[in-house]
Amino acid sequence: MTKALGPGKPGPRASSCHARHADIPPPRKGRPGITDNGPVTAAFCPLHVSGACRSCPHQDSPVAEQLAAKQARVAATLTAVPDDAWLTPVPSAPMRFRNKAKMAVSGTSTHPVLGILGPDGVGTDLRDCPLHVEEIERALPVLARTITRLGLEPYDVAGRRGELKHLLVTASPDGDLMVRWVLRSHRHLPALCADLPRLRRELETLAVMSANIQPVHQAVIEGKEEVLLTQEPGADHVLMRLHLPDADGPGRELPLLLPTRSFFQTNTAVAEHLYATASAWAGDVTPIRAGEPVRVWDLFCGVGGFALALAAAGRRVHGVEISAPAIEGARAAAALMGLSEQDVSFEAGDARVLDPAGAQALGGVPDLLVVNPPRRGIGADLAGRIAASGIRRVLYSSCHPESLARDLSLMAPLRVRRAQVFDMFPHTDHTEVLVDLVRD
Ligand SMILES: C[S@@+](CC[C@H](N)C(=O)[O-])C[C@H]1O[C@@H](n2cnc3c(N)ncnc32)[C@H](O)[C@@H]1O
Repeated sequence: MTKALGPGKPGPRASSCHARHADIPPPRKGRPGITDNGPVTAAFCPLHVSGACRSCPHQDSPVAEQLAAKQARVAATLTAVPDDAWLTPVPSAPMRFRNKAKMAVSGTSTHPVLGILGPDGVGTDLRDCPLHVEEIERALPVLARTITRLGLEPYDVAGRRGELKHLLVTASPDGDLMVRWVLRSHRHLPALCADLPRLRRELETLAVMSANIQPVHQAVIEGKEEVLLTQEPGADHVLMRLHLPDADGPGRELPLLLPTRSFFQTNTAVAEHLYATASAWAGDVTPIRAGEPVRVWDLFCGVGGFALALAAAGRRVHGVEISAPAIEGARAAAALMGLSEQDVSFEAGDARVLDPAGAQALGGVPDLLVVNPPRRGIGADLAGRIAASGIRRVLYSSCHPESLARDLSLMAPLRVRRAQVFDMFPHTDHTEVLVDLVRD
């Protein structure tokens, strides 16, 4: 449920928000890539060194060593991948790669703490976390001052008092910001609305602001209700303008649209490599019926990263995703790219119940299936149907090698031809893996 609320007057960014989508301006120069901000050879974060934050357990090791260890761990987990199928891992910049900050808010409205909560309920302030892109680092102190100005009392978990639970801030590659206030109730919405013009003067690239209402006392960060505070046309999503690299050419643009409450890969530069690699690997897929376009399904498609990269390269793609806002974003991005419903279609629904062999309305078994599920994987039922469907190629992108290993064991007719680690989450044990499966 997304409602609009606010003073009803378009703010100063109204026309520019709208214009960005009609004609896309050239990309910002100097945006960070996967090898930018240099090799890091020792821990660089004072909170890691002091032990106050344990989010980056491997920060003491040089990034090349971390990645080699990660590759070895993933290879040991994925026994279905032959040794010679592994390609060189794709590294990440060691710092300034995170496009999203998920800050638990604690302390008081006069002295808010933006960061993580310890088991004792005491917060550690991470507003200077060097993993965040610079736009986020610049925005967090401004948002902390807004908390004080408006008297937004942080939620006290133990006492079950207070209003402000989390601040969720996303920065686009062009520096546009999406700010979401996770609140216990509607109480402070009028004050946030009234303050919006001032906040926009202080945060000039603020494109989207919303309140997420999370009334229940639960560990779940977000609630079901989202109230949009920026109301002008186009101010309900940010343009995530990706640039897909190409080994032989200048690369190409992939303009994705991110509404509130939608998943987006947190490491923009590594996501660009992931989508570009999937698109390149799909290059040798041939259609079952000669002369027809290659037909692709992208399951768990989010806002359409894989689907739109493949559709832009001439494949006919159908994306399925459970989040209706994400599907709206994917459809709008397709229109922005000039792709028709025939080129790429999207459906809000449960991908786990689909049967690639039974979808006659979509032209029967697709030539290529892309799956990128949440951590728990695609599950035994969908894996079994894929195995039985006769589908000849599958690209499986996973953020959890353990569930990928289990799913691969259930799709035995499909053999791993190649696999690659993408260091989406440096300094941690987490990783993204893309595997290319073929039916012998
Ligand atoms: C790891 S994200 C991948 C999104 C997208 N492929 C991308 O690259 O941004 C997994 C996605 O699966 C969606 N999802 C979760 N359960 C689902 C289900 N049962 N059916 C369809 N989509 C689901 C989530 O909303 C999320 O967008």
